[in-house]
Amino acid sequence: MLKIAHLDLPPLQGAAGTLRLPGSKSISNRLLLLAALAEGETRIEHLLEADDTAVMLDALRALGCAWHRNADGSLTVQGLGGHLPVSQADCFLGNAGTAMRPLAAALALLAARDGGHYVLRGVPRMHERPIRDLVDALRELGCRIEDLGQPGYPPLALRGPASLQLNQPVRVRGDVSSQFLTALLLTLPLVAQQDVVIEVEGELISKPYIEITLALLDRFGVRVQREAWRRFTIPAGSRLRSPGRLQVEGDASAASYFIALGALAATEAPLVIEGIGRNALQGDVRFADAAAAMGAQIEWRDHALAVRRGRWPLRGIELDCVAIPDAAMTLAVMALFADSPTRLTGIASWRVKETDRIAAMATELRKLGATVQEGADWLEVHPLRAEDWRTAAIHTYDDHRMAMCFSLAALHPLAGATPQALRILDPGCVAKTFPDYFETLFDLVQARSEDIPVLCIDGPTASGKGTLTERVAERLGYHVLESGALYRATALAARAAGIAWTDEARVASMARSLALHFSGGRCYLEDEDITDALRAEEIGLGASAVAALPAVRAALHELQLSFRRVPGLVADGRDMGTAIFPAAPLKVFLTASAEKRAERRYKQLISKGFSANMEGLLRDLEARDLQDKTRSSSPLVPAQDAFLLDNSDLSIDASVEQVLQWWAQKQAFPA
Ligand SMILES: O=C(O)C1=C[C@@H](OP(=O)(O)O)[C@@H](O)[C@H](O)C1
Ligand SMILES: C=C(OP(=O)(O)O)C(=O)O
Repeated sequence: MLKIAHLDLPPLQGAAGTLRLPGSKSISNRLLLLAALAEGETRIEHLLEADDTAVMLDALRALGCAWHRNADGSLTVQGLGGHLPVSQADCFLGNAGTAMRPLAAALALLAARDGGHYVLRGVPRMHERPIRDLVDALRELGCRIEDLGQPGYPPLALRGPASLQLNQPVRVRGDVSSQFLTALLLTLPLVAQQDVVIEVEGELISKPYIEITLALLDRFGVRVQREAWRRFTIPAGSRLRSPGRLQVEGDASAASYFIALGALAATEAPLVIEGIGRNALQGDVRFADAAAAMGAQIEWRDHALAVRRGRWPLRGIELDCVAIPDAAMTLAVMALFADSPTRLTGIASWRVKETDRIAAMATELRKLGATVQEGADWLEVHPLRAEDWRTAAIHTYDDHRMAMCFSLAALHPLAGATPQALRILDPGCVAKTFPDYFETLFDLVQARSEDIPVLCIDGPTASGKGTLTERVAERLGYHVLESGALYRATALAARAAGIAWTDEARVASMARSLALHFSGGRCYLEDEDITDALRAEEIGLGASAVAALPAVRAALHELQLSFRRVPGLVADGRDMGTAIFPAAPLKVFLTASAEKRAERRYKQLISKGFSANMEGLLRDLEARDLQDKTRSSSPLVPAQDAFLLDNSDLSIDASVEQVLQWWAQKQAFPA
């Protein structure tokens, strides 16, 4: 997961591959609540792991519900059978509508029936998201609900006991959010000694989410009778009973970004999206039809879909999006790549979600150069002509969908626009529903190698380049190449594969495709942490042996180049800027006085429990420096265009800031 201030996406040219969707947010949070309230134990597979489910799980634990993760990644919830063992709790629900609304109903009803005092709160934006219609319905039933802030918005206090009036239909408005009706449907079975009737007032929006609610209630043994979208009856005697084991579908709203990616960029082979099928429970699978209307070629498979570019440019559409409010945002960005305007209607609810999504979408699309018109409940986006695309720093308003949608704008070269980097501010906001969104995207997209930024950090032994590289890469969300480890890793992998270190052809062919990666100062081969194994004396000997083979040197050159992957690379070594990436946009040559470096090495050795001698270390360092500088092949010298950084008297933080400042000077993002 990226926890950084901004992410610079290089211009993207294509996409292909296969991804597996994270679990559906809407299904995950409903199942968690139902499992907690039901009788019996529920095992949930492929549950979404993200901020929205984390706040639900924390709240359930605070309410006395026990759950645990199993070795296979599934989650087991011990149902409370409708009785909370805890009579007071204060729960923080972040910005999760699917936690706030249903928990408000559950706790209001249980407090009324059994007594108790519960508080629900969230992030500041949650305190601006309406809940009045639900509170009004619950108050009409007799629940005691106190507004702790602005009336009609969280935070709320839910108190009891209070007497519940269930003999009249409960009326709830359905035109602001369907989550109010969902909240009542999920929780009224807790008190359904008699038939409980819910009547919806106003035109119900987001209807497919009610279908999810009804289908999952059915799995828990509650069969709600529905008359059109107006009247719902929970039969007397309904009880929530665990069905035992359940599997969460892939998230259909999250699929929209990849369906769009396929429609825009999968020109050679399709992009395969695993985890949902045509008959998925979630209404957002219909996004695929909207994308097809714009030109995508979609092939449904068992629990997957394959998407590729069809019509190009895309076709503008006019669509009532009231049934697919979340996925519809993706259409607004696809619209830039069309040959006629796209008009999205029925999206009034966008104004009260993670941010005012109509305003946010219009503002950020305009930054890219687009002409956009907006109204209370609609948005019209005009296609961008090749020459009108501008680069921009996109604000994401702490809205996961803004970040995910706008990542698609990095595909502008496909519309003929000049390739430029695109900045996404606060990319970590995707954690609400898809913490690994960007990593998933990076695995699927293609960019021209020269468009992918490389920062080279070269320098002598013990100059601190490894730490600096890690820290800079972490701040930029870039990959790391620690080139010094490659010969050792080759020797280690050859030995593991039973290949003799002298077998030039086989060692070279293996070296070319070594699945190495570096993260947090550690080196991994496939998924195995080989950092310590690389240091073994014997592997050092192997490294010298394989380094003497020209075919292996050539293969490792290629391997180093292959680290240049989206979104960017920070490479540390001795010849990164001079030999491997001579055209890199930023090169840093890091040094420190021999005394300082010897002192650092000394402290490092002592801290690891080795004995060390300062003078000996200094002599060795000086001898090694001389040898490095004077050797004929790739001598250790700064590239001509390298910035020199002497960190003898600089803290690591100061060195990181200096490198980032140099890097910032090379970029141009309008504020
Ligand atoms: O019930 C649900 O799981 C949801 C319903 C929709 O909200 P509205 O009913 O407020 O449109 C949707 O936007 C939200 O992301 C999830
Ligand atoms: C509106 C959304 O979330 P919430 O469940 O918080 O309403 C969303 O995920 O787009």
